[in-house]
Amino acid sequence: MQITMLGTGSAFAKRYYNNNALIEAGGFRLLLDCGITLPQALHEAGLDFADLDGVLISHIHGDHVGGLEEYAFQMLFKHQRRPVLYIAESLIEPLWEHTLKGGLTQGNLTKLSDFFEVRPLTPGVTAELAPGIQVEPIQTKHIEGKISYSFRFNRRFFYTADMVYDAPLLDKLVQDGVERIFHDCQLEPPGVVHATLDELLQLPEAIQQKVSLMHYGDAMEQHRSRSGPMQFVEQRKTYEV
Ligand SMILES: O=c1ccn([C@@H]2O[C@@H]3COP(=O)(O)O[C@H]3[C@H]2O)c(=O)[nH]1
Ligand SMILES: [Zn+2]
Ligand SMILES: [Zn+2]
Repeated sequence: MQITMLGTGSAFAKRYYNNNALIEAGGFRLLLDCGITLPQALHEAGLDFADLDGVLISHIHGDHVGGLEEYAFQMLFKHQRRPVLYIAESLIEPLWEHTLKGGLTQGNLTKLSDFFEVRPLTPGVTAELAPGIQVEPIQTKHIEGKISYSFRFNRRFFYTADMVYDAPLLDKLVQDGVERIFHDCQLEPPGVVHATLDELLQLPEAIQQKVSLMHYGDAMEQHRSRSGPMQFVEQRKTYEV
């Protein structure tokens, strides 16, 4: 399985696009989150929405779902079909009621399933999205009252949604066979809703070796020299995971 970050930036970054990814295996293309900047980032990667086989959503913040309206409209009006939407059950109602309903509703198109082929996922349960892409949503801590899911792919690759520092979870996942972690990273404290670089530097060395940093701010270059064994994920570079 391969992952290419279409963007690696934080919600407010201007030098990097939103932290959204393209996951590929056996010709299947899965978009992981679809933020405000995704339509432009996808275009610059030489792709069109019609080239995607579906989208997986982590949580409801603009840098993760703000591009879904365009995705739905382009697929409906240009390609006459509904994209596949993989989403944890608990996010279905809030995604429609609190984010998409206002822009998408028209005529007799009044619900999420009018625009997307919704495939609900159950937290803690592994689903096979395509040959070579198994995903388990794991609810992780981000903001009080806001449900957010990170993802374990193929039992060995952990991709964080936005999450606060949670060393016991990372330790448990590594004990359980995770070999590589892509982790969101706030460069300067206080973290509050994201793990900071300083916090991640407190992880045991053996775990840091597995961690790559994403969802970073515009000052990333100034922090390269203090990230220990952890590497910053590069936008548009493809990684085998
Ligand atoms: O209690 C809060 C809620 C939000 N925020 C900011 O808004 C951003 C929303 O997207 P994000 O989750 O990628 O990052 C968040 C933070 O940058 C914050 O600093 N404190
Ligand atoms: Zn975010
Ligand atoms: Zn967030």
